[in-house]
Amino acid sequence: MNVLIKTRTVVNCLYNSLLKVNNISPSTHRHSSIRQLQFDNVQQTQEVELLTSLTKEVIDRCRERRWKIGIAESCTGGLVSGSLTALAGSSDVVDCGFLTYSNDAKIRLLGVPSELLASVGAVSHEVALSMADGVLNKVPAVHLAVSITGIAGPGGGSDTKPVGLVYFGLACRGYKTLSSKHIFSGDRTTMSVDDHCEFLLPELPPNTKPLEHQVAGHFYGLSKTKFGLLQRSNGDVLKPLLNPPRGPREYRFYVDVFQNTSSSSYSEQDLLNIRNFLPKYLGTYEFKNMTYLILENIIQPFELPCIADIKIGRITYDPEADLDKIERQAKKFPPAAEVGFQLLGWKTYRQREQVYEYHDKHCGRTLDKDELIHAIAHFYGATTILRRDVIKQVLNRLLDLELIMDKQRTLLLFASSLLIVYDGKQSIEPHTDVRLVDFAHVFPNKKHDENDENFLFGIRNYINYLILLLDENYVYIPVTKIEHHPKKFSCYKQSSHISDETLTDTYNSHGYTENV
Ligand SMILES: O=P(O)(O)O[C@@H]1[C@@H](OP(=O)(O)O)[C@H](OP(=O)(O)O)[C@H](O)[C@H](OP(=O)(O)O)[C@H]1OP(=O)(O)O
Ligand SMILES: Nc1ncnc2c1ncn2[C@@H]1O[C@H](COP(=O)(O)OP(=O)(O)O)[C@@H](O)[C@H]1O
Repeated sequence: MNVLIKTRTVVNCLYNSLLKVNNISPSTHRHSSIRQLQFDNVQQTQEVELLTSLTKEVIDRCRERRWKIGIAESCTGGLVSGSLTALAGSSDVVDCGFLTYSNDAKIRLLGVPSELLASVGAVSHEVALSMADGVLNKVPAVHLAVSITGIAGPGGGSDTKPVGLVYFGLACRGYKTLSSKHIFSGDRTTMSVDDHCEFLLPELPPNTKPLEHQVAGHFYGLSKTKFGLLQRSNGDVLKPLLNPPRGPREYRFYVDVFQNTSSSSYSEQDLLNIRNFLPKYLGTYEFKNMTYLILENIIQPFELPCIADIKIGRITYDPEADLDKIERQAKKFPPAAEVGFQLLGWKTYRQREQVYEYHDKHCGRTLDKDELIHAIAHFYGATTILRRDVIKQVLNRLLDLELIMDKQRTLLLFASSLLIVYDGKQSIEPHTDVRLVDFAHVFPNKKHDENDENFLFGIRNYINYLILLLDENYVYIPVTKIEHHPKKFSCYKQSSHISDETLTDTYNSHGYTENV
């Protein structure tokens, strides 16, 4: 097995993980060359150059964050540590390397459970995870740990674990530990790397980065497809089109609303009325076989944006959903049948401590009906001071939207969200915005004499909650599930693209707090 390629892959994993946890855009030029080379058969010299450039990138990124790296190696026998330390000046970043070639060394030095080794074997996802976690457990100074365990050959392979099979582990404090499987094959000069690597990210279009302040939906690098919302340097949002029929449906809807096409299935007046509630549609953009919608960034005018994504509707699947989808959606948040909405994510600014606090859909879905009102109050600042001035403005806008939706007869909005934004900065006049987003499940209403009862039920209920909050007698009761697990970020540096899985994990086990 070509050790150089193995080493590069480890370093590449480290590099991608840094982008993931730091919301850092890679330098596009270098990134594209990395991508290009990644699955090609390349010459050793190119490999060395690539390895050097990746290594430098990793070291530089960690240095920026003042992070220390720890490495746990098995089959590479110290090569990864070697390539990282070969770089002049890496000593302030590389903390330690464990060469744990034998099972016994993995147990002794990294605390890998012997039962685990006995049950799944040293070359496995589980052991890679345990090795990476072991580094963090053993060395408090280390922030980011990578592990590698594999079958180097020429002997030692089997049908289920062939020569060339390698697992990588990647552990970062406060985040879920990930593992990745690679099968390396070929001879020393002709190598192929299978692309089953969780850490590889789609190439970012020039001058873009993952969307700042995103609170729900597909996060870049972390959704199933790894594609997610981005922002351009001028702030415009790029939303990747989901697979058909969803993506094209959403695209069609934006075009109908903003270009008022006569062929539309919806009434022209209905589209015109709702237009004011959508982010402006600014066209499409193509990059590397992906089409993006270009949308107005509605967060941009805010200094300290506090954002909530509220999915509206008792039913969040469309008329074409199959039974599986219906079942999955219905199970996610059973109270939705009663309240008609769900909190998919909210980010709020805590005046006193001057930090952001973020809660995701997993948190939203743990709430019961009685807790919901306090969770909503939490978004409007209840932990410090309930922003009734903000609530009043939001309420007025929601009432306008409700009126439009009550009058219209041609639209059915399934699984769309209200995006509510206000400025966490204390000012004399509250600054707010309310929009609708996510139109992957918009359908024409075949019954022209009916409105969208499913949507109206949800928005009216949310409105009712806001009215309750305006009542002087309302008293905020902290919800343990929310208060005990805050994810806090200092004002401007929210790491906004953390995976659903990662968030669940941090939420459940760590109560992650980061002040970068
Ligand atoms: O559970 P699933 O499989 O229905 O996944 C949902 C997605 O459905 P899909 O897999 O594309 O059919 C679903 O996509 P759609 O909205 O149905 O296009 C959402 O992304 C949903 O996330 P959330 O409930 O909006 O936070 C996704 O839910 P999560 O699994 O992320 O909770
Ligand atoms: N136009 C926009 N401006 C600013 N943020 C946006 C905009 N559209 C979406 N977002 C952010 O992205 C998240 C997901 O958006 P959504 O359209 O629902 O994407 P998805 O289809 O991936 O679920 C929202 O919760 C919000 O945080």
